[in-house]
Amino acid sequence: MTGSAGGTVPAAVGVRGLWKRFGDQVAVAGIDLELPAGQFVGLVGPNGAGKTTTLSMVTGLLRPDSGRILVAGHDVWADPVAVKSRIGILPEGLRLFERLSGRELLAYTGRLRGLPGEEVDQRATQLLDVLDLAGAQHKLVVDYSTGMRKKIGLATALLHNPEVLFLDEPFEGVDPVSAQTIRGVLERYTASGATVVFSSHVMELVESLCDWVAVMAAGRIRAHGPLAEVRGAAPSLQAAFLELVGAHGRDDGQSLDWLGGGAR
Ligand SMILES: Nc1ncnc2c1ncn2[C@@H]1O[C@H](COP(=O)(O)OP(=O)(O)OP(=O)(O)O)[C@@H](O)[C@H]1O
Repeated sequence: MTGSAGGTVPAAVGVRGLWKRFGDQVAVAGIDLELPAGQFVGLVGPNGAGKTTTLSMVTGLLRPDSGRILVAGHDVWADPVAVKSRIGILPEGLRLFERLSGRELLAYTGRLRGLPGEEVDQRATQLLDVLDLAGAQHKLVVDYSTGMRKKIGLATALLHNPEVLFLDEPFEGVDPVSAQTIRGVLERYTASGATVVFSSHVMELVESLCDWVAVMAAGRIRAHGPLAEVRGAAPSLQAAFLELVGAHGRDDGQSLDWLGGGAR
């Protein structure tokens, strides 16, 4: 791996020949990919494309069948401790310690990350404030709403100031005001040279947030590069995406002639 994406920007993530099968099902079919550092990178694709499987392997949660992965210059499977200290993860279906309060969860995460107690307290207070969770900081996580869970999950992922942040559907269940706040936090974070890699189905969101996108379908990368390049001449990323994943001309419900219309 050269450590560069597009030749100019150093790579935050480099993947070579990555494969994962579940029985007969090929989830990830030998992908090569370099994600540029300091950018907002979107990983998009239809249901079952292999996004979550790819992100799980890249973040050291799922062992690949074959392939090599470098994150922030370190091999994920040969040097997992070096990688884990440099990344933050907000996974899909996030599991949290439900019987801790938001504040306790951050304190616990900070200590696990080896941060001094005072630093953890200070960072936790700031994150809780910015993410509008200060009022709920002493409430148990089990009593948090979906959006609040996303926000406290994001706070735990950011607490140690990682070089690369991986987010699986970070805006799901988050109200527009909180989404704007999260956006601001992430934009500030990437402006300082850090990298955000996030997967989403919401093309408008990807189009408005991302500098760089990779489009995945059926376990392969169909297109990757700066947003404008991937969008090409298409009127929107959504249109380019439908073209790339071969969704044009598909039956979009016309065959369901019994549905609606009052004929019951
Ligand atoms: N643990 C597993 N066991 C068996 N098959 C799996 C497993 N995890 C994923 N798969 C299969 O691998 C393929 C890719 O799944 P994956 O969850 O990575 O897709 P995705 O792009 O994240 O989809 P979505 O957008 O719906 O979340 C799918 O066909 C899925 O059924």
